[in-house]
Amino acid sequence: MSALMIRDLHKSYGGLEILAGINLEARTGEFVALVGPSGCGKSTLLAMIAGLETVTSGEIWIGDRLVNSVQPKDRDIAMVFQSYALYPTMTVRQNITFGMESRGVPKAEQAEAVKRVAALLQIEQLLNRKPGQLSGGQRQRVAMGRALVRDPNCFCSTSRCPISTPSCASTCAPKSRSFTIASARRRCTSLTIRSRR
Ligand SMILES: Nc1ncnc2c1ncn2[C@@H]1O[C@H](COP(=O)(O)OP(=O)(O)OP(=O)(O)O)[C@@H](O)[C@H]1O
Repeated sequence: MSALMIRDLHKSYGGLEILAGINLEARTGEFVALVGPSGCGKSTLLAMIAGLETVTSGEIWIGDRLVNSVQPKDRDIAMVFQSYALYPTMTVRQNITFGMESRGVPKAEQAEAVKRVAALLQIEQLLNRKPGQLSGGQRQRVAMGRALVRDPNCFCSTSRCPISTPSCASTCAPKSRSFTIASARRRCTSLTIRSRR
């Protein structure tokens, strides 16, 4: 079974069709990069997968569940926005643990999760800094860390992937919008959405 399956997905804003019949399948552990010109609908597609944008027609399946009408909070999807949306007064560590803290996750478990994502994203040395003391790419990695500690079903990022490996780099354009399905990456596929303008 695919972790994510999209069937004949359409999206229109008013009379303007943005996405016309997207089909996509991704298995657990698979990394998919969406590549296309500015304004062609990459972020819109991710927002529909996350449930932040309505579907005009077509189907989105996560595992064996049709999620078209499922609330975003019930989809188990983590999303990283282009603006990163970090809390400026909190340290990197506090930004990453904020969600776990709110859910009452034990401190030892929080520390273990921070250690895991900080190592993955190579931000161990930045944990006590605040977002204003980071470069753009470092902020992006912190935003990804905050999403990854949730260990979500599906991870969507509307920004360039900063953790790409040499094998990913062969298929992902350097400035592609990308998303990974689960946190373990095994193979890469790229899907190009052509501009309809
Ligand atoms: N709420 C909205 N109402 C009307 N049009 C919208 C809305 N949101 C996005 N659009 C339009 O939909 C199209 C797709 O936008 P989207 O943000 O998905 O593009 P993108 O491929 O992610 O672009 P970029 O690479 O520049 O971030 C654009 O032409 C945009 O202007």
